[in-house]
Amino acid sequence: VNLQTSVAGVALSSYLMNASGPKCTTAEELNIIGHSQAAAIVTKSCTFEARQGNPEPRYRDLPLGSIQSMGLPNLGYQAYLDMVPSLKAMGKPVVISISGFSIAENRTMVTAFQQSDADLLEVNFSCPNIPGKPQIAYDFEQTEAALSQLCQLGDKPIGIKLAPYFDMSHFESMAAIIKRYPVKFITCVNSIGNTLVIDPETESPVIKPKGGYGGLCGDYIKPIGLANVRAFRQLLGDDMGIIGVGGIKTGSDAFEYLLAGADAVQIATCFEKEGPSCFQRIEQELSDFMAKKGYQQLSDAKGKLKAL
Ligand SMILES: C=Cc1c(C(=O)O)[nH]c(=O)[nH]c1=O
Repeated sequence: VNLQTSVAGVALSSYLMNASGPKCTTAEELNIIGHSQAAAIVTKSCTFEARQGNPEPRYRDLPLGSIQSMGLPNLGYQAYLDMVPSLKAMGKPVVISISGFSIAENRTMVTAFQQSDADLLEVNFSCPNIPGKPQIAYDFEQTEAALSQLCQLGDKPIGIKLAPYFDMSHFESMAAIIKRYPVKFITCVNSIGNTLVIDPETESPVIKPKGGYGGLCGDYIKPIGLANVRAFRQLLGDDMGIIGVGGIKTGSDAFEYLLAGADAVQIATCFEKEGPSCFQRIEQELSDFMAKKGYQQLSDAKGKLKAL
């Protein structure tokens, strides 16, 4: 089955890539992604200065995924700017994730990457793990203010990484704002922020930052990711690039996101746990799954979730 696709006019050799977050902070980690079957190289969200991130333990594997409050550890945006040429040399699109602490910081970083050879800029509006910093995506006025400053800084497509929404009125409010700006793609969803996992033996949380509150990832959040992709596809129409993420670990998971309307998908927790072989495995499973149903290409099934 032909799994070629595109997001915001950038051609992708297949439907799957890594998600910003796991195993994409250092040049070595990004090289591994570049040499894997992943269709693009997506970087860890970068900040103006390098960061150590939150105190440990800040990550915990769970039976159906993980909880983490990494606190945006990264090398600082200049380091990723410097890496772009070597990442591009691996022959696949480079997606830079940007997560500044203010509109001014995001403006500076977006402007810098607009002058680089990066292909897509994914501005993260949804980091849930910085103590005292609310997620921009949950503040519609902040979102509007940010988009008014970040979308006209160059001709590289700008996308936003969204937090999960849980109310139809929020899907509608967010879609109305997005439609007012030249946002070329959205990535749905980030982890579910501020969840709490307790260990009844130690009678304490399983991670240290923020009293144990962290982002929930993996199987737990697939139904939320699917709902967000479907809602925004219906509200934003076919021209918006939509990247689905959340709980994908098999070909049929990826197919579910296709039915919901995703143009491409990102793999986070499964990549964290399984390593780079997950991309080839899931891609093969998706191809086999679609072939069995008689589909030849992604557009045969994209957005075609049937009514019951
Ligand atoms: C960019 C910071 C993020 C982090 C983090 O670095 O803690 N974790 C998430 O689940 N989502 C994020 O967006």
